[in-house]
Amino acid sequence: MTAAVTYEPIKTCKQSGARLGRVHTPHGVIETPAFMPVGTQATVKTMSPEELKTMDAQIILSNTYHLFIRPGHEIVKEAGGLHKFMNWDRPILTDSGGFQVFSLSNMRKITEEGVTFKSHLNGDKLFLSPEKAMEIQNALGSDIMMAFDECPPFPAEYDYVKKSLERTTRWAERCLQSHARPQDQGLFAIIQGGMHEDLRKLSAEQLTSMDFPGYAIGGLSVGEPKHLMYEVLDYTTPLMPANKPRYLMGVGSPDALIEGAIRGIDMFDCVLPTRIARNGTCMTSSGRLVIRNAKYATDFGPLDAKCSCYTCTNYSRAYIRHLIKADETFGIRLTTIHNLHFLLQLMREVREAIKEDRLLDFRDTFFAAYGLNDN
Ligand SMILES: O=c1[nH]cnc2c(CCNCC3CCCCC3)c3[nH]c(NCc4cccs4)nc3cc12
Ligand SMILES: [Zn+2]
Repeated sequence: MTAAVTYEPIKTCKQSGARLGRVHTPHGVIETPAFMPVGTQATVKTMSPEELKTMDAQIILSNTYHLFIRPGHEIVKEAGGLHKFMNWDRPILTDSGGFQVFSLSNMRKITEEGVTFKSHLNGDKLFLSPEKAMEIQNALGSDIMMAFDECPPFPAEYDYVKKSLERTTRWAERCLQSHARPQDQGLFAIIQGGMHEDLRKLSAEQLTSMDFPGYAIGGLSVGEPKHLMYEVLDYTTPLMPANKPRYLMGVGSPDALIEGAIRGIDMFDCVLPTRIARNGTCMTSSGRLVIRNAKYATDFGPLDAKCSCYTCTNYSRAYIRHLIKADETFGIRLTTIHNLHFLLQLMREVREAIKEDRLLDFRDTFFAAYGLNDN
């Protein structure tokens, strides 16, 4: 049976553990390493699909938890699925909804069966389980679905992390069992194990023995120091099959994208570029720029002189600052266009550097200019 999602290795970087690849899906190919813009409620906030294509977003993410709560996955199914509903004909990845339950609704109860929680919208009592998460993602029709997992908090007791990863493995098995369309939708498992090398190994072994089309690394970017995240990646990515995509969940600051690519990560997602754009913070080649700062009131240059995006080509810092201060939606559109373009462009340069075996040099040059004041 042909798998819905396959990974084609292109090249490994001679300088590092980085690699070039292609992820083939029913809605097209993703050149990796790739950053995936987040479209929580079936839209990458303020962006049209045409604008996302112009900046060459190859795949977008959408959120099972939010779409389950509103408008409901049955409505999206009736619309013909998420691609049709949001007019996006390229690949879509949906998460299982589990992480949102753990991070959004505090009134929740976790059992072997699943998680009961209250809707953050209206307090309704809701239930998510591996089977329910698969039913919802099946209705949404995403190209890549994520298994239902538990992301342990940081820090967490060793025993808690061990019990949690073993339940995540049992939940992954239940996701596989209830996978209705393996030839149309890929299903990625999520490796847990906290910050413990032996537990990461245990989780990776348990999940890779079940042969998923792709694997994610979960449980990171949850408040641990960056060096600890990199340490976990150092010993976890080598445990993952080389012929399958590796997705590092929730990681997206520029330095973390580069460090993750160096350690063999292929796919990244992060709400950062779109979220900080909404309060006017912009990523530039010399670090973060807070446009509300008074010093930009008469600065008629672009956000970033080195950027070729629509925003930097046509508008000044002074104008964007004015729009953000005036709470004009167009201001948020301009900062979002720039931030998304910045990260997508960064990944294009990372792929170029891997092609030419100079990713470590690229990192040093980028960090020197970026001033490393990003968080
Ligand atoms: O173990 C995990 N299991 C499942 N999901 C995780 C996520 C969510 C990744 N983004 C999903 C997207 C799906 C489509 C819509 C938007 C989200 C994480 N995000 C972070 N850090 C960033 C964080 C963001 C917020 C708090 S921490 N660590 C994560 C760890 C896990
Ligand atoms: Zn720009």
